[in-house]
Amino acid sequence: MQSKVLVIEDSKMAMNIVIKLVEKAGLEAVTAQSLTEARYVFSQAMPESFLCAIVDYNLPDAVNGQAIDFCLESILPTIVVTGRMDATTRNSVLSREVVDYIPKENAQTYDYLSRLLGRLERNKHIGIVVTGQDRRSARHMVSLLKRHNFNTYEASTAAQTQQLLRENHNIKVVITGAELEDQNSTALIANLRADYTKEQLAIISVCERGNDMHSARYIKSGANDFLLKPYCHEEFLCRISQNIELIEHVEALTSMAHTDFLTGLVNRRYFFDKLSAMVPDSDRAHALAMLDLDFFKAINDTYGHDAGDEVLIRVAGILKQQFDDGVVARFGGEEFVVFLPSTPPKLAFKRLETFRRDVEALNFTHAGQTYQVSTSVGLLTVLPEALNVAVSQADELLYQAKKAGRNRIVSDIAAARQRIQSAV
Ligand SMILES: Nc1nc2c(ncn2[C@@H]2O[C@H](COP(=O)(O)OP(=O)(O)OP(=O)(O)O)[C@@H](O)[C@H]2O)c(=O)[nH]1
Repeated sequence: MQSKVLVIEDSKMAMNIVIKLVEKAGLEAVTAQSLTEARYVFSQAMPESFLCAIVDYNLPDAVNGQAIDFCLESILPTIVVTGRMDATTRNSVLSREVVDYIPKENAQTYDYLSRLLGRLERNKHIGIVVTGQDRRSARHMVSLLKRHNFNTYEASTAAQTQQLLRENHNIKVVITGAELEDQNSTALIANLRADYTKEQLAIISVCERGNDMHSARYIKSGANDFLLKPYCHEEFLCRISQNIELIEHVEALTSMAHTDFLTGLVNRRYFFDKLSAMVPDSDRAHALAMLDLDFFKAINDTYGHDAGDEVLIRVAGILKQQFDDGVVARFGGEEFVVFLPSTPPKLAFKRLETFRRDVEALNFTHAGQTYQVSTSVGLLTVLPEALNVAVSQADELLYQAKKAGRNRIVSDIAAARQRIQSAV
């Protein structure tokens, strides 16, 4: 795990701010006040444990950015902080393969550093495809992207681009030049849009400055954004980051809309969305179970709502663990549903019985008192075509389990067997 950040800074005040930002990002700062000290502390540590380095451009024993060179030679993605804002310093910094440079200007720039640290960590899980015939330009972009920890892929044809997307689900961005070997980029953009929405895949077109018509054409064909050549290092990376952040916001909102906040299980809406596409599949024996905790109101009334929440969280934990090959949802209150794909009736029954017993064996304590819970289950092993009908049939079996005394499974297995026998 790359959890350390090498911070080389001689100003105490700046060092304290950076340490706080590093810690806020959940990382550990390894500090040095000079290049000499940095060489020593780095030699004592495991190089693979470092995510990056944050380096002051001007140090007492390295006045012209030599500490940057040390970090780059040590293969550390390097962020430079500098009090100097002149063009010579900026050019000197950006001529090296640094991640970015941050002027020590105000609180906003430190906020930028904080976001950059978070990005470097998250970028490790994001793929970007660079397409186009201009290999020199593509290699330059790949080099910039690699410094930011992105996983990069190169493609010179539309077919390769589409194959990379099919094979690598981490890809969130396609950067496309004007022409590919087998297609022009507007055709590629339009084809990609048929399969991926703007919220799933950002397409950024790179076009020559001075031809405004092109940028408009790309956007109309479905590109999220465009970049005019020649672009500067910072503009390129800011646009990539902004487009990725937008996708991440949408992903976070979608995940919140699908997830039950208390237990982390998916909710009723997502369950129906996901399964409507899967059920029915007449070749396979699926099983669907409705589960409901028994006398749960009494737990809330006796031990309080927080104790009730703890029961829900622990039961959900068992469900996640035992049925991770299926789909488990919290339907509401103390009611859950489990869908087990391709699971024969006897096996489904056995697995739910194990779950029922495991819940029964749980011990909860509140204010020195110990209590237990139990579940009733309605198990459906012959599923009708419509999912909502399957859910209401499983619910009816659950009702029978409650009526028969709770803490048990009632299934359709015997009834289904009888139906088959009388049909023979
Ligand atoms: N702690 C907690 N309680 C909840 C939550 N959602 C619903 N409940 C409570 O769950 C209880 C459900 O009670 P009932 O529907 O009467 O069911 P029961 O007491 O389990 O009785 P049976 O199902 O018939 O065995 C109610 O008291 C709800 O307030 C929640 O998120 N947290």
